Amino acid sequence: MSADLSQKLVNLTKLDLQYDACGEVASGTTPADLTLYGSFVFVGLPTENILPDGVLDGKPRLDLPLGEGKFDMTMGVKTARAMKDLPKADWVAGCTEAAAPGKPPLIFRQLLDLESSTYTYILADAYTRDAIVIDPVDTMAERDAEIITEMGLNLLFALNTHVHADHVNGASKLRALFPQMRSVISRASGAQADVAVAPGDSVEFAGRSVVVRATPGHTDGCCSFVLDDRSMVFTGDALLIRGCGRTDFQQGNSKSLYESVHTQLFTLPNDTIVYPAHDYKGRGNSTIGEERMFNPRLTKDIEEFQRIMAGLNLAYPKRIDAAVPANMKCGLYD
Ligand SMILES: N[C@@H](CCC(=O)N[C@@H](CSS)C(=O)NCC(=O)O)C(=O)O
Repeated sequence: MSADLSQKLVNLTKLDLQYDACGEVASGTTPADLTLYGSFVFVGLPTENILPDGVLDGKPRLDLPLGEGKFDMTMGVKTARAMKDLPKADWVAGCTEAAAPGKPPLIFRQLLDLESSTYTYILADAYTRDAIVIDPVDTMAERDAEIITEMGLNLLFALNTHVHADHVNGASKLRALFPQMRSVISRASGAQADVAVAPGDSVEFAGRSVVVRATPGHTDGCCSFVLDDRSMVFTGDALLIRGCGRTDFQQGNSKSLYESVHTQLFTLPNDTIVYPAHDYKGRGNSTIGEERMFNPRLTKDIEEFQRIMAGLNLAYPKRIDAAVPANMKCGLYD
């Protein structure tokens, strides 16, 4: 496939942009195989916009923020089959997040396991394709692997925010498919993994990284991962959307959870996006500012919080007896 449709526009002032895509596509390719993508860099503006997926023969309207400055565009066409063959330097496929100043753009995906309401996250350096996965689920490993392969990602690490009680983590299954991948969990968890991390450690994937913060309380080994530019935090079960992880097993401690959230998470910028390990009401993300304002548990004082947590009366997770022992061997069990 020849799909180099790159073009550059500089000093663009009219943002109601239309374009015609053209190029050669391998025979047998159907329109459903094709996705239009592109990246938009405003020189002099603190933003980058990425085209949403579109169709090849469409003329998508781009609603971009107006402003002064140069506008630099690259654009292309990919097929699921041929993406890996495209020259990486010329295109940025799959990006949904702005590049932090001085950092490569980020590929970011939030994936849901409907059975356990668990969110799994894939993050990658869009230029090198080096990638990490956060909180993979064993039963969803094939789905994750398909996305990783299609996107041409090089999976380096499977990070776990903690020893989960409701599902077995996907590290072993993913490692079988991506032998270079290494499992990661906090040293404080006491679990076995390829890499044990401590607060302040960074897990790097080419030009991007996440930094470990200790957020015990739901379990004593819980940690959160803060993206290098602090635009995102992966909070595991410490901070959920308008809630938090339960504290009634696995060395759970409500005082410790309250302190973790207030000292390690609520001190992040208000616009840091919160990506939890679960949501049971279909909400995908929140922000630190929202949770500081609206979280019905964590906005209370510590005594009230402890009373709330002691009175939750939740049923035990159905898979806890199998999940905890398996997750104590994070990625290392058969
Ligand atoms: N019904 C689920 C378990 C639901 C549950 O207990 N969720 C945990 C996180 S997974 S251990 C939790 O902390 N919930 C807090 C809350 O307020 O809901 C199952 O059977 O697996």
